[in-house]
Amino acid sequence: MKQWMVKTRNLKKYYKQGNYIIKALDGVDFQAEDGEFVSIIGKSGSGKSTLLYMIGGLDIPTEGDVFVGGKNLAGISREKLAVFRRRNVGFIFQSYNLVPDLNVYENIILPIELDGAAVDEELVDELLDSLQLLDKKEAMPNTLSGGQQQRAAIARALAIKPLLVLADEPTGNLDTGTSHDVIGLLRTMAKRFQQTLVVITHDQDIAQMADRIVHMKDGKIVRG
Ligand SMILES: Nc1ncnc2c1ncn2[C@@H]1O[C@H](COP(=O)(O)OP(=O)(O)OP(=O)(O)O)[C@@H](O)[C@H]1O
Repeated sequence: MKQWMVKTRNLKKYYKQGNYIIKALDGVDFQAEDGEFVSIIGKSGSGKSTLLYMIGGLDIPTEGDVFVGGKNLAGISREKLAVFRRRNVGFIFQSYNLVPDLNVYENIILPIELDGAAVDEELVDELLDSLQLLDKKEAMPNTLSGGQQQRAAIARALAIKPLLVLADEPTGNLDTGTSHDVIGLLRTMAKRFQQTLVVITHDQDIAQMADRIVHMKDGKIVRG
């Protein structure tokens, strides 16, 4: 039997809003294999970000299970979840979230240092080189283009050697050409390091770059 890198079982996330309940996720069975690139598409409010947050251990489900690398995240404490996340999950968001007072290199090693782990300088240089940022190693974020900032955010996410790379609208602020380059790089890196890559996008062309497309609607997976 195949070992699923990520698997959710009957995953539910409900929010109480006044007198009624918002079913952000309403019984989701999602899975992604080791090294697989899956894109998630669906209308605004369909539950895409909520699913990504649950898979990445950023939030706790109302009901159901989330297995990542065989570990059930639903059963562990918030503290343990934070450690699991820091060590195993690389997040990339639409807003690059680089620390403005730190240069590219310092931004990249920040999560590693926060974890008290040793920096793999060779890997950092390899990432910078692959992401065409070697000459920007000492640059401050505000001197970089949007594409360069997003590539720096990708390097930061990958420098922790995550099992899982999760990206929420990573190209939302980029032009079409840059978007394709960024996703292409993300895909190449994920294949090289055997990482499972899950990308939320509104862009059909970006979605098509994945091995598989998952469609969400009203808190459910309707296709894929
Ligand atoms: N913290 C929260 N409190 C209350 N409702 C929430 C919360 N987070 C999400 N929701 C609701 O859950 C539903 C799913 O939201 P989610 O952000 O997952 O959708 P999405 O598909 O990612 O949307 P978008 O494409 O606009 O980012 C929406 O109706 C949203 O308003």
